[in-house]
Amino acid sequence: MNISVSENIALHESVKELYQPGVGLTVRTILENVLAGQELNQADAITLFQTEGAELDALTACADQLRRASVGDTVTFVINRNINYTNVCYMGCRFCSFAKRKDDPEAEFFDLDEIVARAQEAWDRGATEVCIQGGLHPNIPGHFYRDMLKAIKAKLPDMHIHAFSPFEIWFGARKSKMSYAEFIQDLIDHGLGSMPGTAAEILDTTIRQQLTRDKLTTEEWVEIVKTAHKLGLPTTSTIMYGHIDGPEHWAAHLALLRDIQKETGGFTEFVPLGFIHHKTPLYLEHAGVRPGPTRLEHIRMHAVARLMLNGWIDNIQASWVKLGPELAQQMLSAGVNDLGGTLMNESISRAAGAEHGQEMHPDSFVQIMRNMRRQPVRRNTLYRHITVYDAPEAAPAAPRYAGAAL
Ligand SMILES: C[S@@+](CC[C@H](N)C(=O)[O-])C[C@H]1O[C@@H](n2cnc3c(N)ncnc32)[C@H](O)[C@@H]1O
Ligand SMILES: Nc1c(NC[C@H](O)[C@H](O)[C@H](O)CO)[nH]c(=O)[nH]c1=O
Ligand SMILES: N[C@@H](Cc1ccc(O)cc1)C(=O)O
Ligand code: SF4
Repeated sequence: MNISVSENIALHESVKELYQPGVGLTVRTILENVLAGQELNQADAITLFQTEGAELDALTACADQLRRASVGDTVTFVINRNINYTNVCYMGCRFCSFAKRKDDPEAEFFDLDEIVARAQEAWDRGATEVCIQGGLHPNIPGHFYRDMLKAIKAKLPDMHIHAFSPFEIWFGARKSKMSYAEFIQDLIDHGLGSMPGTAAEILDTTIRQQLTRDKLTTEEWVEIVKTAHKLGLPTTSTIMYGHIDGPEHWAAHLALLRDIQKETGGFTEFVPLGFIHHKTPLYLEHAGVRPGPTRLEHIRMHAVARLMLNGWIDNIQASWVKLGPELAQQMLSAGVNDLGGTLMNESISRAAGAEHGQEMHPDSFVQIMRNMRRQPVRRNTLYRHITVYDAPEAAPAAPRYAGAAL
């Protein structure tokens, strides 16, 4: 983002929360520097992850200001459907309650007809995207990933297929005895439109080893994502936070995503995914694991992400499945400009005990955005605007959610 000097001054002076009593010189200086166009470094991000009260208000006001300067007052969503084609998985990630063994009565595997029928139903309901992710089923042949794309595209050539996390790519490439580049290129040739940036969790070796014994390593995640970007395939980016992690991991994770983006430009958005703890082995069987992020941690994560990624990844998404609609709405005043997808089906968070339902109707998205006096826009997966709704009426200012008030 290029901000001219005069705009910098305007930006800076309008954030009056920076000069309230209770905002110490350290936090004020960090925020002033960011508003003046300086890159937020990891040490300062760690400081911001610890703010509360008036300092947290100043952080969210700064995130809100940067959001307005980079993407304006529109808030976007996408009409999509999740297709979790199998929950059979032997990786044993301790934070995951979605995965089942083959002989489990709840084990599921959708054949190609079922997958196409779900995509067709979604298309008939106005979806532009299917988001396809599943377990690493030991019996899946390497060509199954390509077969899913071919089957959907044969029936629905214009459906955007957002599919296969870097972990599924790692698995499919091994099964197919192909390099990551060969495997991804083959998927692109058969209609893959973009990849979810899940399986990122916390991009830190020590943390990953505690989450999953043989987790895809940080280096492998980075290599697969960069390979996709270099082949012209965009991906999203995520973090799963609020378990055994902390501010220093969050700051390093965001800095790594920013470095990748500087090299490839391939990330479309960043989505913080709060850990849903209720039914997970990680929480139930290990002492000292936190029950997901606190409300203030959610706010800080979205706000610091806006500051850290500013000018590089301009779309910061709040996940309503993880947060619920009220908290997702509050995130709109902490740097967020996107509320993700309608989803239609949701199994991963639900399996871990989340209770926010499986679908968000477009009218509900529009209502949430209007409540915050923001302009609702329906987008496609790659952020092209599809429907611009009527602007919210000029009315009393939107509620501001901030640290002290929560
Ligand atoms: C369930 S996996 C499906 C794709 C593939 N099996 C993989 O691991 O990449 C997708 C993502 O869901 C998220 N997830 C799983 N369990 C979760 C939980 N309890 N709370 C929050 N996010 C979770 C993780 O970020 C994970 O990478
Ligand atoms: N599918 C899930 C998402 N998806 C995020 C968006 O719906 C969309 O796929 C993305 O914005 C692409 O542009 N988010 C969740 O938290 N949980 C899901 O299951
Ligand atoms: N939000 C992710 C997809 C996702 C799917 C399931 C989850 O539990 C979390 C995230 C993306 O679109 O890139
Ligand atoms: S997160 Fe993915 S790889 Fe890990 S157990 Fe769950 S489904 Fe399997």
